[in-house]
Parts: sequence; C-alpha cells; structure tokens
Amino acid sequence: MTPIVETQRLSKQYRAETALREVSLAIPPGAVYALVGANGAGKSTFIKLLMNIVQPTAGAATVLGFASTEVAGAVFERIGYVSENQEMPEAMTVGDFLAYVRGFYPTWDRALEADLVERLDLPLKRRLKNLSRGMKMKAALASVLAYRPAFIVLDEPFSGLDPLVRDELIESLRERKGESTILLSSHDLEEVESFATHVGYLQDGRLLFSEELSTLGDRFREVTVVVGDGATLPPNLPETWLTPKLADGVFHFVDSSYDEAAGLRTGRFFPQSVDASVAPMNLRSIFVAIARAGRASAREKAEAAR
Ligand SMILES: Nc1ncnc2c1ncn2[C@@H]1O[C@H](COP(=O)(O)OP(=O)(O)OP(=O)(O)O)[C@@H](O)[C@H]1O
Repeated sequence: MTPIVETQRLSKQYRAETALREVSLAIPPGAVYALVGANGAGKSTFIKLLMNIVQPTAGAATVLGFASTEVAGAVFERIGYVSENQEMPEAMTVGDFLAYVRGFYPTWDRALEADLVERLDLPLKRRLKNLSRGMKMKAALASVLAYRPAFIVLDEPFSGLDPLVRDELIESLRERKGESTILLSSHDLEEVESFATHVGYLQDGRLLFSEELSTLGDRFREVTVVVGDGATLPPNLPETWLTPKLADGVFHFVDSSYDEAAGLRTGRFFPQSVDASVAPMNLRSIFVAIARAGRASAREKAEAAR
C-alpha cells in the first residue's frame, strides 16, 4: 500500500539552526502516527514541511502521493490540519466560522458537523475570541473533521487542555480511525500510548526510531540481574543495553532489543548470575531510558574529545 506520507532524508536548516536532520520515515494508510520528542526536537518543523508551510533545505517528502512542495489547493482539501497556535477569524461566532469553512470543502458533511457540535458541546453563538484555548481547539478540530479529510494533521492538539476536553478530542479522533490517517505531535506519552498505532521519536532533529507501538513494547524490557557481591562491570556490553548500572551485586539495564535469546546474552556476560527479572515497560519509561542513554553517550563523547 502506498504510504500516506513518505520522507527521504528530509532536512531543514534555519540559518545557523538545524531543526531537522535527514529524517526518513513512512506513515501507512490508517495509522495514528504520534511524533514525540522534547521541546525543540523538530516536531513542528516536520509537520510544517509536510504542509508546505516551510520548504526543505535537503531531502524530500510526499503527502498523499504528491511532493510536499505541491501541497496546496485540491490536495489541501483532503488534509485537515490544525496547528499549535491556530489562527482563527476571532471576530466570528463558532456558527459563522463553521459556515465559512464549509464553503471551501465540497466533501463537508452537515450531519457530521451537527454531531460534532453536539458532542464537543460547541457554543455556536459565542465569538471565537471569547473562547478558552480548549474550546478553540475543539472548534478548530470540528472544522477539519467535518469534511472527512483523508489525512488529519494535528500539532500539539492536547497541550494545555483539561482531561475532559482531551478525552472529547481523542474520542472524536478515534471515530475517524480507519477512515482517516492521523499524524499528531505530542508531549503527552500517556495519551499517545492509549491512542496511537505508530510512534516516531525525534531528538535534536534526528529520528531515533519510527515503528509500531506494539513492536516497540515487545523489544523493550527492564532487566535486573543479581550477579553477587564482588562482580564487576564487564567491558564491551551490547550497545542495545541502555543505562547499565551495577551496584551492591545487582546489575540493572534496559534491553532495547529483547527477544527469546536475551537470557542467553545476559548469561554470557554474567555467567555467575543467580537470579534475573524481566519487566515490560510503558512508553514513558522507554522514553526516559532512551533520553538518559542519549545524554550519557553525549557526555562520554564530550569527555573523549577533551
Ligand atoms: N522560524 C524559525 N527560525 C529559526 N529557528 C527555528 C524556527 N522554527 C523553529 N526553529 C528552531 O528549530 C528547532 C526545532 O523547532 P520545532 O518548533 O520544530 O520543535 P518542536 O519539537 O515542535 O518543539 P516544541 O515541542 O517546543 O513545539 C528549535 O531549535 C527551534 O528553535
């Protein structure tokens, strides 16, 4: 199946700032793809490149089969994009705003619009400028879901929203699963875990991984091995063992490529081990482990360069 999005070594430089470095990924049809990463990791830049708001310095992307630099007009009618700081015609009422947007989209579904207005509890007579951020986000989302776009793109849709509004937004998006492909950027790993099918992790503009949430959950394990007093850390531990730590006869690490042979590998390094436990990890602990490992390796490199 042709991916909805495909990027090849997509890169963006803003003067001295490299915002995105050679990002290659694919988003298959029907996916709910969550792009995560710390502040400044490049999430918004990636989305803006796909939406043809900024242009790549190098590399390329396709969106719905078109080059990202051609995303405009009729292609854009098939995309529902809500940006982080969505600009809206503030003086309009919610009702007027929806009527205004309706005019641009031949596929606008009036019944779905009415349903969204009711479920998201949108105050049709209130002016946009008098709405809270959460309410505005809901109005923006209704204005893109109502024309049933093939591709929904949301930059930080949940940030700063209370849990109730967040749940309402997620529920409305869940209903689009199957019909639309969704790309969203988020800091909220719990929401991502409950909702996404795929996750891509950006760090300093680099894509550390892009994969299905289920395979990510399968390959990460927190491992604790009781190796006995007096044991020392062997050299050349596998690079896939993140944040290794030995203290008081207990060796602890995060295995980022866990499989059936994992026990054998551990035994090779610690033949004297007496006990071991292996625990699955949630998305949050996986990210913390990756971020810590990244920081430790940056520290090591800096020390080596000194
Ligand atoms: N127009 C711009 N001019 C110069 N630098 C920019 C511009 N836009 C973004 N950057 C820089 O590019 C890097 C990536 O920014 P980006 O907004 O894509 O990150 P982000 O992951 O979306 O961050 P956040 O989670 O805080 O929204 C940052 O270092 C940012 O300062």
